[in-house]
Amino acid sequence: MALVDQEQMEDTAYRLSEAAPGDFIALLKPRVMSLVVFTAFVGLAMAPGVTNPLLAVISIAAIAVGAGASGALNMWYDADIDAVMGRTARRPVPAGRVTAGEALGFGLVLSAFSVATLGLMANWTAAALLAFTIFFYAVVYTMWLKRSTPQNIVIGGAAGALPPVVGWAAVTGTVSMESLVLFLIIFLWTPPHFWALALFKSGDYERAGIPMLPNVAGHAATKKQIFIYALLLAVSGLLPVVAGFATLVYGLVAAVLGVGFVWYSWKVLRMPESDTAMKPAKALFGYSLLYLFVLFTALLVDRLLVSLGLVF
Ligand code: HEM
Ligand SMILES: CC(C)=CCC/C(C)=C/CC/C(C)=C/COP(=O)(O)OP(=O)(O)O
Repeated sequence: MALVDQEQMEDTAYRLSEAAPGDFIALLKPRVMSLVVFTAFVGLAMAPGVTNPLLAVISIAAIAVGAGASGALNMWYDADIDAVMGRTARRPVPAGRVTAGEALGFGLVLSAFSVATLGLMANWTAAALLAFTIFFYAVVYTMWLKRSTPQNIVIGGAAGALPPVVGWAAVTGTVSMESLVLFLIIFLWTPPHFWALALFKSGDYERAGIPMLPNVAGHAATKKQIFIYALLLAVSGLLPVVAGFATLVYGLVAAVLGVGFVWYSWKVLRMPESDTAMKPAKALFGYSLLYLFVLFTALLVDRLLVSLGLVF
């Protein structure tokens, strides 16, 4: 909390605010978490065995609430740095519409509720994985790594990669090679996804004193790292075929998407330092979102085609 007016934070922390319901929804980071929840759903849908549809809905709802809860805990802890970044200054806590105490309480209650629901309704392996994911994002990434190392999002990205593992475990009660392949894809996807944004928002992070790679190692080094991760990601996108849980139909889509990712990253690598508009970095950030959504949709469609006997 070093960068905010400490007195003002203490003053607002424990009184009740006049927040609108929409402010509490905003604490859940709904747009980001929608893709997180979608990847969890794909993990659940790819798992072997017939799932009771009601149990599937409850499991996904519990994961969604847990993901949102971790967003609220992140916004509670990060209120000081969010206040000084243009992109985040209007969030409920730094804008003063929700108190820090309310955000913390909301995040903790929803975390406990989501983990307990998943444990009681599905199984305790999945619940433990959900608890670990929330802990990793809220404590390991937000409280520790984010402010201390430029590798923050590489290591912290493990949290964002876990939801399909949780979804799979909700059905099977186990962690499998297949769900770890899905983990690996998102793990390798996260650095280029985030560093593309960090390139064109590096001023924000500089002001907030956060050691993101572009501020610490410079733009040239970040662009190289993005390109390396893009190559690794393009290859890892093919692993579901190699591991035998997707067909060549998925493989074709993954190959095209992977070439696209490398192409967009190449454009970023070739972007001159003098390019202040940074259109290639903005394009790569947008493409990263499309990539993950379409890749995971392709896995679902591929599985559907196999179950209909249309593809072998
Ligand atoms: C440590 C890992 C990650 C970091 C540091 C990160 C960072 C960010 C940031 C800073 C934004 C801009 C957010 C905003 O201002 O609204 C963003 C957007 C987004 N991220 Fe990530 N992200 C990470 C992982 C993920 C994961 C795992 C997913 C989903 C699987 C994801 C999905 C999204 C989506 C959908 C958006 C766009 C939200 C919008 O429409 O505004 N991110 N990410
Ligand atoms: C099931 C479950 C618990 C899922 C959690 C998944 C997870 C860790 C997603 C991380 C996504 C995210 C918004 C990172 C933002 O980084 P940031 O917090 O540094 O971004 P900001 O500057 O926008 O706050």
